[in-house]
Amino acid sequence: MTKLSVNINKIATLRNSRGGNTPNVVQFAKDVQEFGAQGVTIHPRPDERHIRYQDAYDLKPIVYTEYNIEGNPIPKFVDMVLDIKPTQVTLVPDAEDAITSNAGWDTIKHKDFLTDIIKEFKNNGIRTSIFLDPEVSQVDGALETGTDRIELYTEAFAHQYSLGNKKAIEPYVACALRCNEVGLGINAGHDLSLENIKFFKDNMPNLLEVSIGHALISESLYLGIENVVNMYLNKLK
Ligand SMILES: CC(=O)[C@@H](O)[C@H](O)COP(=O)(O)O
Ligand SMILES: NCC(=O)COP(=O)(O)O
Repeated sequence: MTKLSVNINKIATLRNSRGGNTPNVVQFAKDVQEFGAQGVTIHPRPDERHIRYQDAYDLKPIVYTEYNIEGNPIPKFVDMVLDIKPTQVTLVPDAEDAITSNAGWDTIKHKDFLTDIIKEFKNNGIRTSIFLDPEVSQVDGALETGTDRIELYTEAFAHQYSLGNKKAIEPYVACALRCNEVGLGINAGHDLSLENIKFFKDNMPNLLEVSIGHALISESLYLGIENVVNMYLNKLK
């Protein structure tokens, strides 16, 4: 079985656009778990443009499934994760000004840095995952760092799949096979959606977890809008 961790960054984006507390990210996290999601993912960014560091603390007592905190391990982020002790930390090499995550780690170049930081998280009982482009050499590099898992960056797959190119799964399968061989856990995320998730899951041996946010929230709007428009119409009769 592959676990679904719902990324709630977009709920915070919407909340922040008005300055109040609607929609409420804590309530939303409670609800997605109630509806069956097996995890909650957040990705606080240094400018706190969506999830804020305070949200990470507020979510801690209510996330009873897997709590996954993603981000670039700058000192402020590392301190927060060590303080909160989520189920999993996913290390992502984001540039400060990136609109969204746009690349995985170079695990060979950053081996020493990653090894040290992973050791610290693991010593504190936090499972670790490293965000990676789908390259077997990067999986081998990740193994050297002592990480528990890797998260495959699925933007390239999602884009190619939307153009009809199913072969785009191949580098991901090659990485999954290597992970299975060497005992690394496999997560995946970025631009996964109702359109591509089944094909991805069916082709990836031992895919442990996917984190999905942007498409899942957009799809919730599309699939919920008819109901809500009708609820308003009923009240306006
Ligand atoms: C790590 C990753 O793939 C991202 O998808 C991320 O967690 C989403 O971040 P944004 O919500 O800031 O785009
Ligand atoms: N790790 C990926 C993630 O949390 C969600 O990415 P996206 O679905 O918002 O692209």
